Amino acid sequence: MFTYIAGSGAMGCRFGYQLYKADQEVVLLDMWEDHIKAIQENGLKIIGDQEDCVHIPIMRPEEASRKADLVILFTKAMQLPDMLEKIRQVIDQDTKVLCLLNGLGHEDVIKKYIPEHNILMGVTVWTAGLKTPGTVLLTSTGAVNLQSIDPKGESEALKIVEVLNKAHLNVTYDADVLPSIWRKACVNGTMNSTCALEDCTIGEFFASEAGLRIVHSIIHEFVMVGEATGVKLDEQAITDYVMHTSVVAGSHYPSMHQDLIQNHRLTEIDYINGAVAKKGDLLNIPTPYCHMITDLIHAKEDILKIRK
Ligand SMILES: NC(=O)C1=CN([C@@H]2O[C@H](COP(=O)(O)OP(=O)(O)OC[C@H]3O[C@@H](n4cnc5c(N)ncnc54)[C@H](OP(=O)(O)O)[C@@H]3O)[C@@H](O)[C@H]2O)C=CC1
Ligand SMILES: CC(C)(CO)C(=O)C(=O)O
Repeated sequence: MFTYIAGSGAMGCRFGYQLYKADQEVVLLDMWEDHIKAIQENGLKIIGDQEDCVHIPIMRPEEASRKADLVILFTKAMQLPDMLEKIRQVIDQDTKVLCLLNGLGHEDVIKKYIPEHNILMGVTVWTAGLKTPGTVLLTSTGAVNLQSIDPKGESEALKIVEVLNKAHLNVTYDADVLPSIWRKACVNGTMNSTCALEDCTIGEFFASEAGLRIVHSIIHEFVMVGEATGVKLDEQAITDYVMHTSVVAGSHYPSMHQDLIQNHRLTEIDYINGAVAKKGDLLNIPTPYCHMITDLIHAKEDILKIRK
């Protein structure tokens, strides 16, 4: 199965690396020149649980010409439309497109480019970190849940699950993946923006009583809005999951802290708390916490002069 990884930052490199090691034909696509050059000249360096260096092909998306059997999308959410535009030439009527980005609402973007029976939506708890151009930190293990958004695509999706599992990606076909996507969005929605705004680790934020009140209010807003859109969500179970994650990842600065505070890069806020605020408005469900948090993150992006 010939696969492109569309967006080869930290996570794209992880999935590309694991597929490459499982003897799959895989090409990384990215637009960051220094990263492309580093991998083309010195190979993709893996550090962390194991050390390795592989000469995996990487190019800019507009340079790709071979038709893909599978495209795995791993851009940041705001880069998704641009990436889908740039890879039009490698997609034909049989190309499957798997989206594993964090956040909500990506299927609405992807449907503008890809027929529904070829779209797979999923969620992953694998992690990765880009240390320098061409070097990615891989620690610990993870899993993926995915589903074809059109039941007609299920048998083809099961073949993809099989291939990804040859690369030890721990993939499960999920007959109803949306609750898992929303649950992960709740994790990101309670930790990423808050820790970026407070400039603290997850453990520090969750140790604060006031912080916890904010966490519970955000979860409640996500659950109200998710349920109103037809997604089955159990507020207590999600709260337990978020609390458990806050302990496991307690010493971490979430990726939004890394993007905004450490690297002055744009955030995915519009696809996490911002997406819930927007859906809430359309459904007449009040989401004051999600609105406030989204505005505060955007204000910080303005203050740092990184928002156009
Ligand atoms: N990292 C993680 O552990 C996890 C991430 N996710 C999700 O996966 C998706 C991809 O995330 P992730 O792989 O972490 O994203 P990264 O930030 O590592 O990479 C995303 C893109 O950002 C650009 N980029 C990254 N760093 C730099 C830099 N220093 N300078 C210039 N450009 C840079 C590159 O895009 P370009 O080609 O435009 O230059 C790259 O393809 C997101 O939706 C994220 O929320 C999901 C689970 C875990
Ligand atoms: C660490 C964690 C779980 C916090 O939301 C994460 O997914 C991130 O940093 O983006």
